[in-house]
Amino acid sequence: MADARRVIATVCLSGTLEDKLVAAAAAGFDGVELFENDLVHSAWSPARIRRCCAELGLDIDLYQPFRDFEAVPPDVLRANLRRAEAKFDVMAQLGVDTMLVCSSVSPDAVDDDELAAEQLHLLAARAAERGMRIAYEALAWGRFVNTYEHSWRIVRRADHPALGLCLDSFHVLSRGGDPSLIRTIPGEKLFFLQLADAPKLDMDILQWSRHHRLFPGQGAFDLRGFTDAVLSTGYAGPWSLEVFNDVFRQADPRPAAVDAMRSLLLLEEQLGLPDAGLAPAPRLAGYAFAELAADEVSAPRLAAALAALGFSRTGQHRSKPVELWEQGDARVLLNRSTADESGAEGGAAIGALAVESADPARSARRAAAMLAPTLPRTRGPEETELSSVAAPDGTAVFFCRTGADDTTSWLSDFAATGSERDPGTGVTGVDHVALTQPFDQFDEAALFYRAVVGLQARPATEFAAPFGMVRTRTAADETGSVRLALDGTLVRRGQWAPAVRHPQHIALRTDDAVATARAMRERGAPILRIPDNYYDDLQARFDLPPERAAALRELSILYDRDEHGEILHLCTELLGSRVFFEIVERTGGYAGRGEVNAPVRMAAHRRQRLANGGWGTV
Ligand SMILES: O=C(O)c1ccc(O)c(O)c1
Ligand SMILES: [Mg+2]
Repeated sequence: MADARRVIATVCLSGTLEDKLVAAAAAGFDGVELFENDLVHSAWSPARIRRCCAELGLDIDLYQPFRDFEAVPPDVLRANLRRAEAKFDVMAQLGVDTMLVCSSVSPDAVDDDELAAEQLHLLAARAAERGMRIAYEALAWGRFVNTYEHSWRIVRRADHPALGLCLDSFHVLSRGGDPSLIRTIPGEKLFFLQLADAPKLDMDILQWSRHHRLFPGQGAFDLRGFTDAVLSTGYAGPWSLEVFNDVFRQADPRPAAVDAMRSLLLLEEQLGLPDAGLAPAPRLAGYAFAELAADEVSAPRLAAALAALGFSRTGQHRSKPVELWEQGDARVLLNRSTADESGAEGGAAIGALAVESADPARSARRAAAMLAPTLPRTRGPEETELSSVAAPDGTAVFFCRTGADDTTSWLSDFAATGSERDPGTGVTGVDHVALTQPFDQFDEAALFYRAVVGLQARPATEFAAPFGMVRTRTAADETGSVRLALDGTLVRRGQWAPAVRHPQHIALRTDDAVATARAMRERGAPILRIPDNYYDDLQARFDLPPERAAALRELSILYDRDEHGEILHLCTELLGSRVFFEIVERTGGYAGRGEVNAPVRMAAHRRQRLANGGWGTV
């Protein structure tokens, strides 16, 4: 099945039909499911749409939806057949041979499988006269037919060669259906396969389906198990994405179509289908570096903060205004040539992440195969060939091998400063990097880091923060050496809430948060002050030994505990518009990142901004 046709429903994408077709073709799809509304709203004739698709290299694999057809009284049937004939005329002009009929939700329908089968047989016979066929789909909210098992019973009973099933993963998995029975259906009776993922939500299924579907790999469904069952039937038809999603419906269709294609490539890889020239993701071994982009206002502040946190400026890039700062295995690049958005506080952002890859060249090949945009790079003479790709929010992602000999290691691009190494404050490395995602790119980003970098994502969680609900998703490689946190708002952020304009942070690891915090404080590091109310509540919840409780309070250390262990963490103030550092001690395999403490941290950052006279003085 290496040559499955990759198809996308026009309903997945934003814009007019023309926008959608161009985006689908550019992302490499072989065909589209044409949604009736996209056709009806288009000024192009069906013949012109057909020509346009042909020019773009797209087939039209399905016409849909045809609703409320089966199990109706004779007069309604007559009207439905007339309606169907009109659609067959359109399909003939479009050059499409399969029409999707979804199970009825009509009050006219009756609960009578015999009648449904008879009428679908009639419809299939009419379709067959024109060389067309009918794919019958059980909507999860169909009035009488709402499981694939039921639709299959009816299709079997109707027994017409031009009548088969459309299986849609959403309708099966949203109801907790058992996909293993799919294995008993003959492949030639499966006419069409629609794939959609979704987050786990306990809500009305129709609303869930119409607003929250996701591309495979972005949600919580077992698409792999589902597709595996479908493949076992010998199904050889298209793999079509059918995703109704409020965000994708209003996002730029070009990256959305690429995101969609990436989801299929990842699914194919998970199923072990040989295709797409995909090199498996090489093993990762931690962060090589994180790069901060700073301007002339924020750079001195960041440099001073790094020094106070115990970092040493160990290197200077040979051709660019970039400094290397190190402590333990933590490496931070301070790039003084690029500013984020400026302001009184200065612009600062995490511009790049670099992960240690066992095979950087293979990582880069895989990233390209996973459609990650390659970033242009200016390279000085004798500098290392370091290529990077752009994550959806523009963050550059590098694949490096720091330990390689000097000609291939990025470190050789830096001249040693030769200054004496600071003994430090106990920071041993990078624990994680947290990136706040633009609202429209949250799900795309999670899939990007899975597919392109090879991280595994954990399910999203959410919490209430001072400026709105926040959802967060962590991703890590198999060994937990590269941890990434993605945060985003649950609804698009409005004008209010300036104090949390996409902050990002680098979390540093220590084995002793109390000692590290004390050392940093002695050096005048800008540690974020946490109010007493937090510690009163902490004590009520955890009943910590008095000495420990006092140390946390004194040093503004945040605390949490799970069934595995504890986390002690503290943060710096915001350094420039949107960057801060966190210092993290984990004990006993604590799995999270202290998300429960994010709201108190956000409120404290807000107070800091107001005190510093930064923007957001509402
Ligand atoms: O939401 C719907 O009505 C709808 C229509 C057609 C489909 O294929 C589907 O899965 C859902
Ligand atoms: Mg469907």
